Amino acid sequence: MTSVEEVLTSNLYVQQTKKLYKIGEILGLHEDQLTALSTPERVIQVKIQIKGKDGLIKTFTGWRSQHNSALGPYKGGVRFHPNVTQDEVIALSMIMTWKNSLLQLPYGGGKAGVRVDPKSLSREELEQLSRNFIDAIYKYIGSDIDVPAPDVNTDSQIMSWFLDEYTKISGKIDPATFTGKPVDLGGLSVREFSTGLGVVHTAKLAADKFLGGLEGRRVIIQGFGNLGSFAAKFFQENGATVIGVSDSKGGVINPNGLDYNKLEEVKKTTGSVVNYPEGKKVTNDELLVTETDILVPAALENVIHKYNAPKIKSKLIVEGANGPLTADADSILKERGIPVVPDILANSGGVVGSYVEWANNRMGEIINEDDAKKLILTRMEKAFEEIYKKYNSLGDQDLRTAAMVVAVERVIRAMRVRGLI
Ligand SMILES: NC(=O)C1=CN([C@@H]2O[C@H](COP(=O)(O)OP(=O)(O)OC[C@H]3O[C@@H](n4cnc5c(N)ncnc54)[C@H](OP(=O)(O)O)[C@@H]3O)[C@@H](O)[C@H]2O)C=CC1
Ligand SMILES: O=C(O)CCC(=O)C(=O)O
Repeated sequence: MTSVEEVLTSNLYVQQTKKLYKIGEILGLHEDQLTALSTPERVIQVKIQIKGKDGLIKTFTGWRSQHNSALGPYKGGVRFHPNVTQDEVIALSMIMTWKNSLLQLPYGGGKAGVRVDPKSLSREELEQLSRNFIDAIYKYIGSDIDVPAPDVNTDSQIMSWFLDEYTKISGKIDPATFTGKPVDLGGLSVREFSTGLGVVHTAKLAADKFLGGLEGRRVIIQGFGNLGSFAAKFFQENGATVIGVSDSKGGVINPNGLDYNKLEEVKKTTGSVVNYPEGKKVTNDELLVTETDILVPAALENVIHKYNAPKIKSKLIVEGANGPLTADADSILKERGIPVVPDILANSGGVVGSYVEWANNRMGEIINEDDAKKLILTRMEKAFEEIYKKYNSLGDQDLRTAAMVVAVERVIRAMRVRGLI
């Protein structure tokens, strides 16, 4: 196998299990306990069919993985992507278990994926696909069972179709079954940008500890979707200089800085940030190894691995995406003294925003947008402090290890009192 093939086929579930086993060693967990922690409670595979605009039936496969419910109902997003696999969805649901535990949310971990290229569908086809996915999984979800939300290639419009379909089939009016909804359906406008806001907030907390502050720092962001674009906005507003961005078509670098509003305009009008007029066009591989102060992978998993980790020229990495670093990359970056703010903290602004929306729906809409924003940032600051304390007390370990120790211990305590571990 060539190095490129090895990276392309590296499996997120294997990577996440390796990271969990490392925590097992530190906590002195038995093999049986690690199996109990890594095995999903239920994985639902469904066949989704839609009638295409050409009159032909198109068939897709989707999964919802319900990883662990020791701390509460399963919670996590729904991804539409042509490369989604069952293993990937299980791994992403396991990440959600640790993330929700770390942030002390009353949730377990879940995630869904549908293997589809949504860009190849018309709006009508996308609506059919979204509704038919809910038809297939509705028995297994609910505001106190499993609460889906947006992830890659899904947004508030798709949550609206989900909710409408769920209401029709179940006969229940329960908007807290989904989060990331539009404001008109009980959503919070904060949720749309809360993941990006949280990434920049944790980057600031980490930059204060490791770089002497965020202001004036150079930032590179891979991915310019929900997370990447809002992260670019908030970095700029916090006095950092975004010098590189990318999307699936490639990237652009300008050491003098890229303007957020102009990036948005270019993305909207041309379909890709690669067409930003002032700057050097780069591939995604080149972007990741360009010299900068802060690197934010905010697209897909396994992009920093044993082959490019030795070449990274960033002083701090903030994981916007879920699982962007392999276990090998973790070891290499730790050896090189480059701190990595782990996904389960860095991108948790999304799920904390979802939690506020869910709680608001259940309590009768009593939280306003300002309070919601404060709650998200305060909750993340608390988790950051807890991780930093653990990081200092563990000795020679990285921030991910500290975060996972805190998160896994909390899940173990809940499983233990239930007699599950
Ligand atoms: N949305 C949320 O609330 C949360 C998201 N996350 C995680 O953040 C990451 C991004 O999610 P989100 O922003 O929502 O997703 P989006 O679908 O909104 O955006 C994804 C971005 O990644 C780009 N991309 C896709 N493939 C590649 C590639 N091979 N190389 C470079 N860029 C690529 C896309 O490019 P293009 O624009 O060309 O399609 C797009 O800009 C995921 O890992 C997700 O799980 C984590 C927590 C919450
Ligand atoms: O908002 C949510 O419920 C989950 C978002 C998500 O999928 C994630 O944090 O990876």
